[in-house]
Amino acid sequence: MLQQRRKYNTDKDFDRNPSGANNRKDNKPNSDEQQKAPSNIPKGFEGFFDDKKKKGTKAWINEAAKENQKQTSDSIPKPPPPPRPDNKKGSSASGSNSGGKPPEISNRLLFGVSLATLALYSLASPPENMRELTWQSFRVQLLDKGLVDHLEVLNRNRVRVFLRPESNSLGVAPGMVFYFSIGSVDAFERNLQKAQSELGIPPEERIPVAYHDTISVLGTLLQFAPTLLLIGVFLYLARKGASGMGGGTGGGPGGIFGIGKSKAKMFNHETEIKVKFKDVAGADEAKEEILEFVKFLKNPAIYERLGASIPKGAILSGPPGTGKTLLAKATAGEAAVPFFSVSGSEFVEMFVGVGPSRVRDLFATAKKNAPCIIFIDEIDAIGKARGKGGQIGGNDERESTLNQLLVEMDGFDSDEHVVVLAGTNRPDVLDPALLRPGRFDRHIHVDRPDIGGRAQIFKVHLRPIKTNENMDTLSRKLAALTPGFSGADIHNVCNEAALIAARYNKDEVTDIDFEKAIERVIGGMEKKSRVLSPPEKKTVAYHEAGHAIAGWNLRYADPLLKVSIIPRGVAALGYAQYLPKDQYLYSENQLLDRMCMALGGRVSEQIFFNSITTGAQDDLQKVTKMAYSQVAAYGMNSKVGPLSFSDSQQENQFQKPYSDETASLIDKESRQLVVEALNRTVELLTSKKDDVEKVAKLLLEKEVITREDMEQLVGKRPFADTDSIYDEYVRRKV
Ligand SMILES: Nc1ncnc2c1ncn2[C@@H]1O[C@H](COP(=O)(O)OP(=O)(O)OP(=O)(O)O)[C@@H](O)[C@H]1O
Ligand SMILES: [Zn+2]
Repeated sequence: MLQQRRKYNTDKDFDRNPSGANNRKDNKPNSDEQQKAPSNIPKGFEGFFDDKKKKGTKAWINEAAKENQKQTSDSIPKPPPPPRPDNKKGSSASGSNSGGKPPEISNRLLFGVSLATLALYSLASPPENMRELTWQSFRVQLLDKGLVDHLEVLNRNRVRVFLRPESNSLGVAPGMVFYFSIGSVDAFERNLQKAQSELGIPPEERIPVAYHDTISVLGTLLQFAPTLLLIGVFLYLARKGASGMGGGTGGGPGGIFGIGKSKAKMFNHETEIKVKFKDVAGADEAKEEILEFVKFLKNPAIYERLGASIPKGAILSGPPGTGKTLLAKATAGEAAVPFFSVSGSEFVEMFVGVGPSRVRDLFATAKKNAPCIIFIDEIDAIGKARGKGGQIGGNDERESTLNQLLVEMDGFDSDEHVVVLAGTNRPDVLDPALLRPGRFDRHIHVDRPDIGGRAQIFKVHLRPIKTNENMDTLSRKLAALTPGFSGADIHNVCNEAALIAARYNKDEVTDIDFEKAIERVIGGMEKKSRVLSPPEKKTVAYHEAGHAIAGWNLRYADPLLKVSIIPRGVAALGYAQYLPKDQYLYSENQLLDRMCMALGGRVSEQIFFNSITTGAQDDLQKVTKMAYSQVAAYGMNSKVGPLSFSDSQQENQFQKPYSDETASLIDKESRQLVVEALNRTVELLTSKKDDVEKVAKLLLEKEVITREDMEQLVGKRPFADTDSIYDEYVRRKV
């Protein structure tokens, strides 16, 4: 979630934004769309347009209508005649009343509306110096170069980029306005956070994002303009007696412009869905749970004969890229039924009423193609709990879309043989109504793969890669090197490795290419340009060496894979890569070892330089958190007792569930715990001072050292028994 999210509800509020790098003059209209005199206003209308704009649009429209009726000839330039209406009799709508017959009111109205619509669209027409970006080009050209001051999300589908003042001197043409479109706010926030983490921007310096819905009169009118236009066209067609419109809610080719039609992509099981369960590696539990749907779709009679009603849907939750979409598709592949895939954000458009009608259309089409599977990705885009927080504007549309979804799910019986699967990263925000029996009553969690799962996923994605290595060994080794990676990350690594190999014109992808690819995915692009001063580099080397030697000599520390002092991103100067065990329970001793390892860097700085730097802040935060959790959450402290106040970790600082006395006891005991860990680490590293020195020197020389280097330098790690995972997956490389 973005930390510095600010909400600006009105145009005015936004102008008050002190950090705004926009060079707007104060009383100019807010957005650039409104600043520029539109170029496609009919000739002679410019003055009219300018004049009226100041009075507010509503007034202006009324006046436009009046003006049109009066036809006086004062200072207002004469509008050109409107397009000739189709029906022959009322032809003299605007100009000469000389025809005798008074013009029909409806015609005048029609003209007024057209005029208003035209003008509104002109208002929205982009200025010339506007540049539309893709996310990728935004990232490469602006974000990565540090040119972005802040962002403004407009109506949840477009983002306007505000650049830092100094960007002009860096080659960006002055006055250039950049935009890019987004699929959903959630996805955008995720990408932005990810990008900033990759760049190493610390949380407190993240780029501020403002959220800005057009709720001004103009905005509302702009929102309604297309609807008005549509209604107009609809009525027009209806009056003309358009006969080819049968076929209901757009199941057939009907439906005006297909706007209310669902955007779902249909994949035909015979030709298009090649994915089967065997392509979804790991995720065995999830596959097992979803197997029930496969059986049902394949042979519903077995269930129906016994009177069982099959669940209608399941929510697949889990972090991004863990294969939720893949799993849903594989379910369709296994059951050999069609697959309809749609993203939650695609339902909601700025047009009122489109969302619900798309939902209706989706289910109608699905029923026609039953048995089949509907997959709604990012269901949180429409399925967020209703009526929470007093947001204004636009939400009604999302709510009615959600309501329609609920209605549809209630409305079909399980004997219609449609299964609805939905994917989300945020199951916690979903409206409880969605999860009720008869709707998405199954909840399948797909987590990041463990080391075995990763090895299997590597095997899948290594299949098309040309390499001479043994597949089994390679996947196991790569799995060991990629703790925390999702399936999508792994796919990315394989592809990136092939790209790297291609760059060097190799005939096959080798070990080194994979390692480079992993590094790239882990740390963002190597920032070669960022050079540390020699004393800084030395400090970083001793700091990292301290971590490494501490970990090497602590039984419960995670096995070390690699230490590096090549700076990554903006913030991390050095890093050590460990192989976390797939472990969920920690004993006190294990936690103590972890604290000591985290303190190793700082202690080493203290021993060798007798001073400490700011570089250890992150380590200290980790240690502090661990200490407080042991005392206040895990009940591991004898004085505080076996109590758990894990809520106290959360934001709500004002309602601590314990007395002030307990609070100070918790503080005291936590501090004591850290001090003990610190003393233990000082003792350990003092006794291993020579080893730290050796490692630091080698680091300064090579910048990156591996576990093998460590073994040569200081001997084998004394706890081979606890390192079994590493041994199993890497050492078996025979
Ligand atoms: N278990 C897996 N086995 C093989 N490949 C996987 C697996 N998980 C993910 N992938 C790869 O990652 C890609 C992206 O996965 P997918 O789109 O299914 O993730 P998702 O969980 O739906 O992500 P999001 O939450 O971002 O929509 C897949 O196309 C596939 O290449
Ligand atoms: Zn450190």
